[in-house]
Amino acid sequence: MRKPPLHISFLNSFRGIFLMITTERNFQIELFAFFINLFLIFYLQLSALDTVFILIVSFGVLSAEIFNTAIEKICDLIQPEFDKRIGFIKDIAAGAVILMSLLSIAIGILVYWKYIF
Ligand SMILES: Nc1ncnc2c1ncn2[C@@H]1O[C@H](COP(=O)(O)OP(=O)(O)OP(=O)(O)O)[C@@H](O)[C@H]1O
Repeated sequence: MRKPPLHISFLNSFRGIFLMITTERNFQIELFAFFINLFLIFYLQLSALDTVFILIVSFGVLSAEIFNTAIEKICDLIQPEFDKRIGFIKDIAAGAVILMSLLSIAIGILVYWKYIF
């Protein structure tokens, strides 16, 4: 298959994010949390370093969710029937999202508590 031009590849990537926003409930919740963080960054006037921490973990959660969804879609494509191996793959992919979410909660507490208390 011929490679598309660079600007088409970019457009496809953004279409992927748009698809996540319009179809994936977990992604919508995580995006909502990201916008709350964005608000808090400005409202609490976070330092540059703290802002970087919050942005890294926020985008980390969103990216983990995208990879998790991609793995789920591939699983559903190759095996639509019940299969223990598919269950295992989907569970460990979801585990990555949980790990990243736990990290983001820990970082969120460590960063925000200085500004709130
Ligand atoms: N084909 C299958 N065979 C066996 N177990 C499955 C299968 N499909 C889903 N599961 C089980 O159901 C769980 C939920 O899978 P599903 O595809 O519905 O994802 P989801 O509800 O979108 O999950 P997430 O919240 O992680 O996005 C999986 O983690 C797995 O344990």
